[in-house]
Amino acid sequence: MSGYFTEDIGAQELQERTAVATDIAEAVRTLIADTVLTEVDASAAATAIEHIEAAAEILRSRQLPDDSFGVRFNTDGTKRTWGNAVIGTRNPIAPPLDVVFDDDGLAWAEFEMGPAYEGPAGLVHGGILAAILDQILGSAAEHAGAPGMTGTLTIRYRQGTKLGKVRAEARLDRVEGVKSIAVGRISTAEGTTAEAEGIFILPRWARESGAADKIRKALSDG
Ligand SMILES: CCCCCCCCCCCC(=O)SCCNC(=O)CCNC(=O)[C@H](O)C(C)(C)COP(=O)(O)OP(=O)(O)OC[C@H]1O[C@@H](n2cnc3c(N)ncnc32)[C@H](O)[C@@H]1OP(=O)(O)O
Repeated sequence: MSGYFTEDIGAQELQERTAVATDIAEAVRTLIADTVLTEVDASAAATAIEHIEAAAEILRSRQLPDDSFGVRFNTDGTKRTWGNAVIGTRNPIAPPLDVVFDDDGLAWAEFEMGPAYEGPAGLVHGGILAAILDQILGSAAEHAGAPGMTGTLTIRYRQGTKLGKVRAEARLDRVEGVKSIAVGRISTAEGTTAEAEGIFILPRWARESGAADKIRKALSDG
């Protein structure tokens, strides 16, 4: 099971690491939006690039040995998926979604979709919406105790999703053997913009290694 780790990080250190990760990711997220919108000339851009490269060098001075963050289970029962492209605390590409799990099984998140996520003019890219739906449906299934990898994701885009405040929600609909079927939607102030159904399959390697129990027990903190 490569890419999965077990760690023993104390509460205070975890809090500090979370703050650092959140701050760096947010700064880079802002940088991405600024990059999309900037109209500076070549000389100003060259200066900006020098600063960006200097910042990158600082970040590279101490890094994980692998090419991915992976999934990191902590001894306190939490798990970190900070590299995740949708919920990753340390991933500036992620909006990120801070998923809330209600007692009735609804998983939901409200977040901002800025200029970095544009597809059609002023609207969120359909592939980005697919990623968000994939994640929130998968998270709902996982939180309900029926985790799996996406086998099939079906999306119906009903109307454009305007950049700005967006809500995503999902719930586990049913379990059929190793398949968990989750349903969900994206909405804005204008109502539902996309609906999805996903089939999440507990992969053979997880069925055979007992990893599924570990994943079921760990609470994700993004
Ligand atoms: C634990 C991690 C948690 C991780 C939890 C994380 C939640 C995060 C959400 C983010 C989700 C992602 O991005 S996941 C990343 C994107 N997805 C992937 O990379 C998946 C790539 N595909 C695969 O790894 C594999 O094809 C699987 C796991 C989907 C299936 O492989 P398998 O486990 O060997 O399946 P197999 O025994 O043949 O079939 C089992 C049952 O599933 C059905 N089935 C097989 N493939 C499909 C399919 N694509 N769509 C529908 N149904 C399918 C079969 O008919 C069978 O039904 P029956 O006879 O039993 O009726």
